[in-house]
Amino acid sequence: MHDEMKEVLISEETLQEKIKELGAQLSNEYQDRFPLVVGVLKGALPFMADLIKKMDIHLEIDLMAVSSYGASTVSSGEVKIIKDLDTSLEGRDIIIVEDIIDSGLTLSYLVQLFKHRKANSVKIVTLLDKPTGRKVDIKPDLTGFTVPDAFVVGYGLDYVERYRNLPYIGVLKPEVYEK
Ligand SMILES: O=P(O)(O)OC[C@H]1O[C@H](OP(=O)(O)OP(=O)(O)O)[C@H](O)[C@@H]1O
Ligand code: HPA
Repeated sequence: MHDEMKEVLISEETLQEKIKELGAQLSNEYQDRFPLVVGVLKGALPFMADLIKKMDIHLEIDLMAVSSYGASTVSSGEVKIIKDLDTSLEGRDIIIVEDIIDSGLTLSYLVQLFKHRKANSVKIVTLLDKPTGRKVDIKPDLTGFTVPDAFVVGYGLDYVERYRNLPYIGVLKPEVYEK
């Protein structure tokens, strides 16, 4: 797996340091508010698992699965709900946890949906932001790292379902896409 990587963009150690900072920031901000932390599957799974362990407050978690990429590296533009939340959002303070904002289509869809479901507040926390990919105007409230205009994999992010289990973020060698 590691020999298929052109470069490591963000090491495991750097990721973990940043997640500790983000967790501390969120703990401060949401003290006594019992937020609902919503992970967007599948990509956000490793980030969410590590982030909530760095949040030293009472919180609730729920998971939603959506997909807009299918087997491609280009967004289809259509967001499909594969698994919905189990929790009512009415009056809740929501923290959406994402692995990456690229075109912004997934998150703009979710923010609208959660407001429609009468959430009290909706905050976006993303591990990675790729501003060059943006198709809709949406900005995260908290970002781990800004990444360049390249297709990145690892730590939740996949290429055709592979590489999600890498502990770092990297860029694949071009020949991997030609297989
Ligand atoms: O800003 P966007 O262009 O919408 O891209 C971001 C979304 O794309 C990826 O999910 P994907 O649809 O590939 O599903 P996955 O998390 O199961 O891999 C990623 O996990 C984000 O949810
Ligand atoms: O760069 C990316 N890598 C993996 N999945 C993604 N989904 C949106 N952008 C990306």
